[in-house]
Amino acid sequence: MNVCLAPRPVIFDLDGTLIDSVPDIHACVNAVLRLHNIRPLTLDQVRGFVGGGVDLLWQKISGATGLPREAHRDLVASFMTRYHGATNLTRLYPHVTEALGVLADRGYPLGICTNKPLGPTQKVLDHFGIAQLFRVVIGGDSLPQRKPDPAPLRAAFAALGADSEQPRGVYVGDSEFDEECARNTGVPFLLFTRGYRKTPVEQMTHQAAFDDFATLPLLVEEAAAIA
Ligand SMILES: O=C(O)COP(=O)(O)O
Ligand SMILES: [Mg+2]
Repeated sequence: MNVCLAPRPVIFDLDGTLIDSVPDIHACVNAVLRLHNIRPLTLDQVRGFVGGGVDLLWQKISGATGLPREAHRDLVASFMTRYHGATNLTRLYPHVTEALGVLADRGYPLGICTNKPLGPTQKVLDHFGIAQLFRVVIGGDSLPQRKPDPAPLRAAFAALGADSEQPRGVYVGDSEFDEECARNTGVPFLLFTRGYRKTPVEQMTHQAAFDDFATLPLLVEEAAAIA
């Protein structure tokens, strides 16, 4: 009997995985700090704070700059008005569009699970003309939980028809948050090494690591075979 299995879902992280967005995040952060007469942060500092969503970003910024805890809500609100359409300095990593196209053509259901809020996520996907490739997009404010909690990733898999408790498929991301989330969800993790991780690649758990999206379709095929 010839059994033909449908390709399993492939879910992607966004910041530091499909897009290099830190230059825009950095510019928005410094615009807010300027209003409070705080010295600008460097690109490296801001890159080191990205990964856990906007709330954690501003907790880390406040810790580094001494901004008072009471200012948190206003800082986040002021940041979000700037962040919403901030795409000018953001770039897709090389070969991302081609790799997504290949996977979509091969029938893999594609999704996004990011800690970036949904508004800026949808804006940037539209900006790069790739929004229509994803059948589900879960943002950092879509659920009460955020990565590394498995709930958002489970929700993304469930929306693509996978079992929500024991999904089969692959997660592709760049950070420790993604690594832990994949582990908590029980799916293989493909690590993009040019993103915002702080831990050496060899100290992270992954099914495979890659630095060029041209190699991703083959890695997905291999990982999906065991997922
Ligand atoms: O916005 C963040 O802090 C991280 O976003 P990501 O989950 O797409 O890496
Ligand atoms: Mg990321």
